[in-house]
Amino acid sequence: MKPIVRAFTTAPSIALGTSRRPAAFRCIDNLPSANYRFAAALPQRFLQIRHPQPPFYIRPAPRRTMATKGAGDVNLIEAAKRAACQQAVKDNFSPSFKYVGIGSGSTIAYVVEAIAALGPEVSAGMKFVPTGAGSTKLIRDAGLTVLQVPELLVEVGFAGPGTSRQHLDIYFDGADEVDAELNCIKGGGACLFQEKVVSRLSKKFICVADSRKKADRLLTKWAYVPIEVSPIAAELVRQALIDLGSKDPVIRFSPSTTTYLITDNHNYLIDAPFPTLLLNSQAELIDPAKGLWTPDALTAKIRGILGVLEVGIFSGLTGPQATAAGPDVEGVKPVKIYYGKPDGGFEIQE
Ligand SMILES: O=C[C@H](O)[C@H](O)[C@H](O)COP(=O)(O)O
Repeated sequence: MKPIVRAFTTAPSIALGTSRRPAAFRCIDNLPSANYRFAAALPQRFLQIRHPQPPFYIRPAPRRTMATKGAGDVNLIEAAKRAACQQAVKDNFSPSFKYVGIGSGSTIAYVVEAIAALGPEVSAGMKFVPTGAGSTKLIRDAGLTVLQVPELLVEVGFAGPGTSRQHLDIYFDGADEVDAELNCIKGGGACLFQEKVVSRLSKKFICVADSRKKADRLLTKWAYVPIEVSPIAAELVRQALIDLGSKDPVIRFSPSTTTYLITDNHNYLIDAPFPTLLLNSQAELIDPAKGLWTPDALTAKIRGILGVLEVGIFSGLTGPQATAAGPDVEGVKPVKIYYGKPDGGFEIQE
């Protein structure tokens, strides 16, 4: 055990000037003794806490690998996302719906925009179930009615064992990466647990994304699996992930608050890199010693670690498949993906 504050005086120095700061710092033990400006910005609890080796890691999440180049690219990507979302709403939204799930991120904003554009004559009687603070604001700002999950569950009640839990007519959301069998990675924007709850409560999940998110297998372009964990067990989970073969999992850092990112559910996130995953249809190739996991197998394994609330892999059954299998069966995988393409068009994968 050693006090973390001592680490500020003993470790090799790295640059933490404003220019390099976002990408540079890795581990609190690597902070140079001179960097008291940064140390002073840390909450007292981090400076006083005693911690066994290895120390807490405190650095930004691995970078997304899909950076855009310039304003022109950004405009094209946004136009493509809007086109995909408009088509997704056109194909899948019905005035008969009562409850609609709205996910998180930048792409979903275009779904809300397209629904709001249908006018109050279509949406006034509906309730929109958000997946976090951001989507709550999005729904509200669009003039639509918000219904949080706990209130939804009170409103629909519980009709007893064996009855359906899929109360939402549909759920729209984005993704960070999608494989050839529609399994997704989500949570890059720090929302995943509420998203999984809402997906679980929905009859079907329609995913919207731009075409950079499309991959043959998960963890091809996207670097890590986001995992929501209890803060008290975060280091324990991190060590278990290393045991499982994750290379350098990190507790996600929030540059704006200069401490760990806190989710909407008051937890931490761990971003855990793993080798590119198999498809679920390749289960016979699973080999943990070689780092070969299917999305389902890796999710189940990580979920089993004490302190893990949820894993940002949405795989397994779709909503309709879960309906067919019975009320206790989870179905969180999308039934369809609408990808916006760089030429402004869209592509559907199902
Ligand atoms: O945590 C965030 C959610 O899972 C998002 O749906 C996901 O990160 C995609 O976000 P975006 O639409 O901004 O790419």
